[in-house]
Amino acid sequence: MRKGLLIVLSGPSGVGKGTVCSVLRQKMPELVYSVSATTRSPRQGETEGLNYFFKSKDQFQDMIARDALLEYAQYVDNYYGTPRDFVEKTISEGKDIILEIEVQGALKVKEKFPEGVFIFLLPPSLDELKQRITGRGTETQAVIDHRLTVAREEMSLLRYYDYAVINDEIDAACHRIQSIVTAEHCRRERFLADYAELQAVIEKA
Ligand SMILES: Nc1ncnc2c1ncn2[C@@H]1O[C@H](COP(=O)(O)OP(=O)(O)OP(=O)(O)O)[C@@H](O)[C@H]1O
Ligand SMILES: Nc1nc2c(ncn2[C@@H]2O[C@H](COP(=O)(O)O)[C@@H](O)[C@H]2O)c(=O)[nH]1
Repeated sequence: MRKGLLIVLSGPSGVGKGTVCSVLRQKMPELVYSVSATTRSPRQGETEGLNYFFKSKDQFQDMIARDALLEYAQYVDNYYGTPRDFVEKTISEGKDIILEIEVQGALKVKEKFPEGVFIFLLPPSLDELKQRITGRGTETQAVIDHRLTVAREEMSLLRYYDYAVINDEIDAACHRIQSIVTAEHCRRERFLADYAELQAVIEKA
């Protein structure tokens, strides 16, 4: 069976990854969403198993020791990681999966899955990024400042990604990501065309 696409969506805190992903999930119900593990405390309205698997530090370290994480990273004051089995099972069933993760983790995924599709979500400006993360109202000013400092480092690693998508408007950003996914499927068809008749023509050329 053909493997599904492993899509990684990164970008600085507050750029709108979570917002874009939740709209994408409505527009592309066939796209599977990877739920991460984290040591961060739940925000108001967040649900165990839906937004994150919330873990203690000991539980998270146990996941690392069991090699249960495809990647993990320490981001600001907490650990975040992608459960391995779910990702591997999903792509082996031919389904596309999206990981919404920060840059250090994304680069680790790239080492293991260079065939993945790496998308960086950018803000229209740094001022807008500050307004979004502040306006969300979920972090203290100290954490916001730390996240904005990390954001500058993260944006300097944009060159390792396959695509940059500016999140100016949510629907427009989603449309760009949908176009990338469609294009990546078409790109893979070059290698996967499995109609004997077509293959014979392609090989002769
Ligand atoms: N295109 C947009 N235009 C205006 N506001 C937006 C847009 N996209 C997201 N937002 C708003 O920006 C804030 C941050 O968005 P969101 O929580 O999705 O960011 P994030 O990248 O997932 O952040 P984090 O990495 O910290 O989890 C939210 O209040 C959201 O409503
Ligand atoms: N390396 C990983 N980064 C992850 C994962 N899950 C989420 N994240 C990223 O962490 C920051 C902070 O998230 P927040 O929910 O506390 O705002 C953000 O950039 C997320 O994308 C993961 O499994 N691995």
